[in-house]
Amino acid sequence: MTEPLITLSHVTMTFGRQVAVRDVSLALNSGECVGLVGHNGAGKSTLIKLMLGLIRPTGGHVHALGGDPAGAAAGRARVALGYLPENVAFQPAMTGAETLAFYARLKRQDVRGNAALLAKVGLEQAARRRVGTYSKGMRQRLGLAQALLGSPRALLLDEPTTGLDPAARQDFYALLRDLRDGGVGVLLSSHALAEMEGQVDRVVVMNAGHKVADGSLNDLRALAGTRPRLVVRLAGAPRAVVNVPDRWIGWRMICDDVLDIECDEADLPALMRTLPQEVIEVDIARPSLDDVYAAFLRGKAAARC
Ligand SMILES: Nc1ncnc2c1ncn2[C@@H]1O[C@H](COP(=O)(O)OP(=O)(O)OP(=O)(O)O)[C@@H](O)[C@H]1O
Repeated sequence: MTEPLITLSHVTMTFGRQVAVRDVSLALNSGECVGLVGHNGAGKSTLIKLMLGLIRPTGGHVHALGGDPAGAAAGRARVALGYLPENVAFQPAMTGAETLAFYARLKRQDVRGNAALLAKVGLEQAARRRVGTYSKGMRQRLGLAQALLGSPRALLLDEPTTGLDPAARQDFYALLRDLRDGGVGVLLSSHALAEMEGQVDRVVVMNAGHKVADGSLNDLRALAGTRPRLVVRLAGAPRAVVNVPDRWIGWRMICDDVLDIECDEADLPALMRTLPQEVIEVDIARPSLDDVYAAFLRGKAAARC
C-alpha cells in the first residue's frame, strides 16, 4: 500500500480557549475522493488550513506530501497541493484568462498550460470575458482551474459546491471524478451529506471539532443505526394481538389495518410470519442520507468505521 498523500495524527487546534479541532486522525490517499462534512463551525476549514500548512496544530502531527506542510522546506511541496478557498474572490475587471495567468505567475507556473486548463473546466469560450460577468458556477470553475495549476497531487476544496445549481454541481463532481481517476487525491468539504451520494469514495463527518465518522456512505448508513420503516397493509383490522419482538422498535398501528414498524429488511420474512392475517401491501422507506447525518450529529452513532 502506498503512503497517503496527507496524514493527520491526533491533531488538535485551539484558538485561545476555542477548540476548533480535537484529536483528529485521518488520511487522504492518492486516487480517492473524500467528503468532509459538518455543520457551521464543525472544524472543516481548520482541518484544510492545517493540511495546507497555513496554521500549525497545537497538538499532534500533520504530514503532507512527504513532510511538515508548515515546515521550512514546505514551499515546493505546496505547489503539489491545490486549494480552493471557501469564499474565492476574483478581481471582477480581469478576464478569466488574465486571472489564471496572474495565479500561474504567483505559483511560478508556465502560463502556456492555461488554455488547456480553462478548457478542462469548460471555460474556453468565456476565457476572454470579464470575471465580473461570470455566474457563480463559472467562478467556481475558474477557482478550480486556479487550484489545478501545477498539476497538484492533492486537491483541497472548501465548500466548492455551495451556491451551485444541481446541474452545475453534477458537472463539478464529474470533473472531480476525472481528476480522481487520474490519481489525484481530492478532499472537499460540505454542509450536506446528501449531495455526496454517488460522488465520493469516503466521508469524514465532523461534529463540534470531533471526527464522529469516517467511512463509505454504506458504512455510515449501517453505523448510524437508522433502520428502514416498513409500512404493512393487512387484509382488514388484526384479528389477533400482533406480537412484535423487542428488536422491532417503534411499531404502531397507523390505522385499523396499517402497521408501521422500524426493523431490518432481513427481518421482513419473520415479520410476515408474525402477522395474524394476510398482507396486502408492503412499503419500505429507507433512511435518507439526511436522516443518517442527523443521527451522527445527535451523537447517536459517534463511531469510526
Ligand atoms: N482564527 C480563528 N480564531 C478564533 N476562532 C477560530 C478561528 N478559526 C476558526 N475558529 C473557530 O473554530 C471553530 C471551527 O471553525 P471552522 O471555520 O474550521 O469551521 P467550519 O466547519 O469550516 O465552519 P463553516 O461551515 O461555517 O465554514 C469555530 O468555532 C470557529 O469560530
